[in-house]
Amino acid sequence: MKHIRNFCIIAHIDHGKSTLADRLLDFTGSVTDREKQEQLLDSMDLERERGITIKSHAIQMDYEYEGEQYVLNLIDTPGHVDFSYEVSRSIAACEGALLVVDAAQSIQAQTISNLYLALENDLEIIPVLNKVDLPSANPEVVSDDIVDLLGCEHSDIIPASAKTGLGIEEILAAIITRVPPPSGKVDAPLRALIFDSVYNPFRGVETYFRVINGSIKKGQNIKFVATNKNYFADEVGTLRLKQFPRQEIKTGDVGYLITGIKDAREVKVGDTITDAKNPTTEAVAGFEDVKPMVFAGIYPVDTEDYEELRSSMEKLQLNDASLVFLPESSAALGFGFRCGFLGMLHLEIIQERLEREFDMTVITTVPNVSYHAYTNKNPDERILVNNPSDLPEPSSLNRVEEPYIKATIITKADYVGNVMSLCIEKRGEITNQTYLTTERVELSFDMPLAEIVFDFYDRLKTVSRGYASFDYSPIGMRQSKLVKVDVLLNGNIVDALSALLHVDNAYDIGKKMCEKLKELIPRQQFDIPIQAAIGAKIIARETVKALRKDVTAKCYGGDISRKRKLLEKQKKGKKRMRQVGNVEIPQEAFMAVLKLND
Ligand SMILES: Nc1nc2c(ncn2[C@@H]2O[C@H](COP(=O)(O)OP(=O)(O)OP(=O)(O)O)[C@@H](O)[C@H]2O)c(=O)[nH]1
Repeated sequence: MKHIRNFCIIAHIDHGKSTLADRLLDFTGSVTDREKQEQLLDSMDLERERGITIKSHAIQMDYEYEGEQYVLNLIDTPGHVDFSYEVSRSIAACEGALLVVDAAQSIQAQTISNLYLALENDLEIIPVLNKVDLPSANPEVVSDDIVDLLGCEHSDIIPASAKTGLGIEEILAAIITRVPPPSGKVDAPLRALIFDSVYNPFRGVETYFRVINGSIKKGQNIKFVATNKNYFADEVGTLRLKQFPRQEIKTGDVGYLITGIKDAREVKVGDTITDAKNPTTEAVAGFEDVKPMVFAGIYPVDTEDYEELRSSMEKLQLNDASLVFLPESSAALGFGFRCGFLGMLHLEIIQERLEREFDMTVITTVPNVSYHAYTNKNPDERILVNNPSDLPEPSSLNRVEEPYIKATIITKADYVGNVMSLCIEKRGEITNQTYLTTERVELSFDMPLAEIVFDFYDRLKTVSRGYASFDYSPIGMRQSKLVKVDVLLNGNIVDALSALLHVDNAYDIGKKMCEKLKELIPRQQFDIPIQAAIGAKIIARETVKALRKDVTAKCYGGDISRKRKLLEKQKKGKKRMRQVGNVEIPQEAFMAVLKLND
């Protein structure tokens, strides 16, 4: 144990976490040339393309320091707020953290929120000033910012460049000398924290764990505490670039476990592994069932593909336990699923994976957050509203609650006014304003989550000219005034376009939705009225004008078989259109409410 160090890297997006990890692996000889690839740790294609570490992994390095051999376990943390619970569990598996700060960008919102998580877990923090090679780097000023934030000495900060390799040796030395070795009871019953899991289609779910007390052996009968299920440890081992099976993983160390579990939902991040016969009395603190934050309907473009979509979703769920779904039906879209996601990025990822891995073309409806509704009849009985159609009739509605978040925004002093107006427009209440330096300000707001789901990120970027970073964490439910806004096309309600909105926004958004739909819906041979309504009350109207006759005339004529061929050809291009009544609606229309300001 004396020679083990468990650490993670925390940083704001793009400050160089993955590049630094690669450099550490290089320097310790943990990768051969053949295995060298950019951003080794990001193994999913999607991750690589987006440049975001979505799933956390762990990797072990050997390193000799002052004549002694050390084992360094680097636990990777996801870089996006949608996955913040996973970040917190990865951090809980470590004793130390490299806090990477970009020498040109300085401290950003995610730097701070991750730092708080690390401090809550009593991690030793090693500040690293990265990208000092950049001409735009401002090492003195950024070092002052770090000293102010951490209350450390200037000499504690390691100047580095993950690009040139500067400072890498110092970082490794700091990990060994400054991060404490793990402490744990070797003789106590097994107690290990699950900080991640990865689905492997051939071997089942691989569970990544950190042993806190005792040890885990190949062939051992083990139990997962939260799910209360027993398993047989088919294989345990350490994680290098490949897996190395071992007989035993001991106190303080990190490893993987294979039990033949085929469903990702059985392995819960944050759960405790213990011995089945001699269980620990204490589970690792901090276990939470992750709850989806954003809901949307997913429908097949072709109604016949419903069963195929179901089986694709089931397969996706096997390797992404945070995806939840229930069947639902819509008059406009037919049969589909109401799905729960961790956030908007997660939604996009699922949609993309359905298309790439399962070759499905899907329509996604306007996302909403999860509300709590109470009726006059049963004012104490909570009704979960994950779908606009679940909202009880206004006359029977007692009250509605919506999820709130604490938003942290760091921006330049010049943009404070703009950022504040935006947040207030988004129903935010300012709770704190701190000048980190004379130039940089940290603002905190309590805000409804629903306001973030729509165009918040983009607006924030615009009003701050890109000089604002943003992070959030949930703070519970608060009472709200919610209405259901319906959209009528040609006089018919299109249920898949309904949205749950705060009453103060309803008129404005209803109007913008009509305007946007007018742009998106192709002209047809007749006028198409587009209306927004709250109950029976029309709050906005636009019209898609009919095409002139002579233009359409050309589309017709010719014999039937030729026409059918033409239709087949067009089908591909038309795939994302939906016929509702006699109106054709393109896929973008169903998401239009998200892009009202484009
Ligand atoms: N000049 C310079 N560029 C660097 C350095 N470190 C990283 N970069 C570049 O900065 C960009 C972001 O680096 P990443 O390592 O992907 O950042 P990250 O923090 O892992 O980003 P996420 O995975 O998105 O959170 C990449 O284009 C890197 O090549 C450095 O020390 N100097």
